[in-house]
Amino acid sequence: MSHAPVSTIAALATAPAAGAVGILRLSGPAALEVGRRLAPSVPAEPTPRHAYLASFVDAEGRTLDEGLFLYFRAPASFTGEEVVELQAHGGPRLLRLLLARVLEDERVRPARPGEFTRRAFLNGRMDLTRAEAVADLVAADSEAAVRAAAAGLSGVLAERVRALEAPLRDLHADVEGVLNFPDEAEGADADAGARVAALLTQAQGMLAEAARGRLVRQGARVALYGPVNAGKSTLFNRLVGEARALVDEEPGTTRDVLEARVEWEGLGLTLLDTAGLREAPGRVEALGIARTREALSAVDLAVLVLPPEASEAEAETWLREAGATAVLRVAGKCDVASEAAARESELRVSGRTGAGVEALRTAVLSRLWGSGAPTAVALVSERHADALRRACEALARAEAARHVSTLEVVSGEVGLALEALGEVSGTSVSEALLDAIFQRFCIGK
Ligand SMILES: Nc1nc2c(c(=O)[nH]1)N(C=O)[C@@H](CNc1ccc(C(=O)N[C@@H](CCC(=O)O)C(=O)O)cc1)CN2
Ligand SMILES: Nc1nc2c(ncn2[C@@H]2O[C@H](COP(=O)(O)OP(=O)(O)OP(=O)(O)O)[C@@H](O)[C@H]2O)c(=O)[nH]1
Ligand SMILES: [Mg+2]
Repeated sequence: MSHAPVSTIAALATAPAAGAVGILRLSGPAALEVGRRLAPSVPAEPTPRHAYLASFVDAEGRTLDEGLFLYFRAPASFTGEEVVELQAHGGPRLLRLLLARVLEDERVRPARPGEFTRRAFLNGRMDLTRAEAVADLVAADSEAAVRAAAAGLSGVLAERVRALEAPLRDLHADVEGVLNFPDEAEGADADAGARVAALLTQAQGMLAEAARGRLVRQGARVALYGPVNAGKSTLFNRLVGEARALVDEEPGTTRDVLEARVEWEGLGLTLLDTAGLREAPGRVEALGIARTREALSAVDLAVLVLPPEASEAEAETWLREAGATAVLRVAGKCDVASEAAARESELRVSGRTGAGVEALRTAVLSRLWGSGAPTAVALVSERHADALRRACEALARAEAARHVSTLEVVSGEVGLALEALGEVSGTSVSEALLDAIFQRFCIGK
């Protein structure tokens, strides 16, 4: 197999907008030479990680900017390759001039999305879960998401996958040994059934965290719903902290579904205010009601807001309206409701006065999250969950095969589980899968 020479890649590492500082990053064998063309005052053998103050010049030697030059000597860099950074003033046009200059060199080409991180992965600087955590960190839009991604970056998930992969690999080797060298390896498969069962439990435990991972990564979706005029929009505004939704005494005020993003206890949430439900509405309002039903089916939690006059029979009807979605029921307008009217243990809130709103926030969080802090989790992504699911299925088949099939079948299933797990860590991963993963990174990452 012949290898094309490794190209040197270049991209802006900072957002393409005006900022205090903008960074042009180069990675690959020609990084230092090409970088020094723009910064000729930097010595030919610069001290790694030393920040040189240098003039960045155009082809005629005229100064374009004065900035910092950083050199990372391979393999002690983010990518494991030679890396040079030009830290310039953050003018978008200036940065494009600098980028264009380094691209004039035929050894340099623009980096594809995620290519710096991809090289870090391919050069063994990090496993796949850590590479993905880099993208998670950039995309994180709540404190919980930041902390979970940071845990991933520090290798928490990688460690747990390794703790599953290593014993699975040992098991596979033992079973294969018995198959191939029945005399020498005799008995090495004696406890195979118990080992498969233990690994299956472990894998299922990780798989079970995928739902929480999604909740942290994307944030939860929570809809307020209920009869018209119950005070949903008033409560929505109170929860969001600003007058986002129109409020009026006219029943049927809200027509479209309104969304607002909030962060409670570090967890990101999208709150939805919906059109109140009632029989025989006007045409436009009926469209709104259809949207409410659609929204209700797609949220993590529905908060049913009931007006003080709602009967228990009506409440039952509204509860059914949410279908399979979990419902948290609250008694609204508690400032004008008589205490006796409310059911015991029912949350009583008033959007108008703010009474009970803190308790509602707490109740929503605990319904979504159960016990424990949202930060105490490594992000198991959909991709990881898919691979873990396949690993679990293979292990379950291996367990069943212990009793009814040959050892070959058991070994085959354990091998499949190993392969599926390898997709999580990156030990067995196809070019196509890597393409799919790094596609979602931004250019320059
Ligand atoms: N200016 C700048 N800031 C940045 C980055 C960058 O590339 N440039 N990063 C990029 O995303 C992140 C930092 N990540 C980095 C990770 C590893 C190494 C590195 O040089 N690793 C070597 C040496 C380790 C050591 O000395 O402890 C190694 O792993 O061998 C550098 C940056 C965030 N901040
Ligand atoms: N006393 C009292 N009145 C409230 C409270 N919340 C809302 N209201 C009043 O009830 C009426 C309806 O309020 P909205 O918030 O628009 O009710 P809604 O459930 O969004 O109504 P629709 O969008 O029509 O379904 C308005 O006149 C509000 O001022 C409350 O907590 N206490
Ligand atoms: Mg409303």
